[in-house]
Amino acid sequence: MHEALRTPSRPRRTVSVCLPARDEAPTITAMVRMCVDLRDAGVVDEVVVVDESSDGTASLAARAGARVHRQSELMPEYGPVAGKGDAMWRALSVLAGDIVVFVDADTTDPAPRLVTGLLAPMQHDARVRFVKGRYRRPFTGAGGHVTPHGGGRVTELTARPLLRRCFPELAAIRQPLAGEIAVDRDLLCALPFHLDYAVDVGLLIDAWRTCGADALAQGDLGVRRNRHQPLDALHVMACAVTDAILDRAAGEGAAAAPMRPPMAALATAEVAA
Ligand SMILES: O=c1ccn([C@@H]2O[C@H](COP(=O)(O)OP(=O)(O)O[C@H]3O[C@H](CO)[C@@H](O)[C@H](O)[C@H]3O)[C@@H](O)[C@H]2O)c(=O)[nH]1
Ligand SMILES: O=C(O)[C@H](O)COP(=O)(O)O
Repeated sequence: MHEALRTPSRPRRTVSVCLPARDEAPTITAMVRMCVDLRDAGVVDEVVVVDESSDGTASLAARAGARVHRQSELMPEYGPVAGKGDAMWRALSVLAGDIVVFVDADTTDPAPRLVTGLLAPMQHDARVRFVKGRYRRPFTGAGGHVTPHGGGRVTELTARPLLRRCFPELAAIRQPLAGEIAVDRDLLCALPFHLDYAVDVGLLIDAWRTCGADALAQGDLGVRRNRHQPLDALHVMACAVTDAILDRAAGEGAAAAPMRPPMAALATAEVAA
């Protein structure tokens, strides 16, 4: 455990790092090694990959030192895994840390800052319970041409304009769709999860509504390069993000899209049964 995660007023807080992965063989080894080095240095306590791949990602991750779970084998009673958000939700059932860090598995040049930059705001301010990664996103186009600030098309053209309009208090969040987050486990278990790519903006708005602005922070992760999805896939993502934001703007927490309930509600239901 990193010394800075201890404060005189707070007991030791453990950290789980979790990478949801679907066919990330080209990048998973370097990503896991970076996280495992942090584990060996005592900065984090466990490195877990939740995987649903057919390209050998799972065995590469295990070889690099991660504990690997197959997404579809986590909470199988909920049926087939419906997307990234569903995988994150099911992952909570096997993550032990007091703080849960999610990072995407497709970053092409992983640096420790990807994780330490998320933990830093919690170290500096005990009120912080939800940290969003903030970074510059280059866009690598056809032929390898790089536009230094060109990445994040759904972020810039859908998520940020809608947040600015519907939730102006969140307009300053630079990367509202970032998959890189560090969150108090208790908070994460109290929030519902979208099943798909809407999960990240949904958690952001719900964390802010639950805890207020003082509990939110952005962690400076530098530059992040990743694989780009084609426009038709981003159309689907943009629709999911639009629905998640507008559903919340329309009614007090009302969400039309299917969501997993707060993990903590399951525990309560089991006790009641
Ligand atoms: O069904 C899925 C889809 C993705 N992933 C993994 O989730 C991570 C992020 O997915 P990716 O397809 O790389 O997302 P992007 O296209 O880069 O989308 C960005 O924007 C999304 C919308 O907010 C976020 O959910 C993502 O984390 C963020 O990286 C990667 O490790 C994927 O392998 C899964 O495990 N299951
Ligand atoms: O976050 C986003 O906006 C999407 O993941 C798209 O990112 P890209 O434009 O860098 O591919």
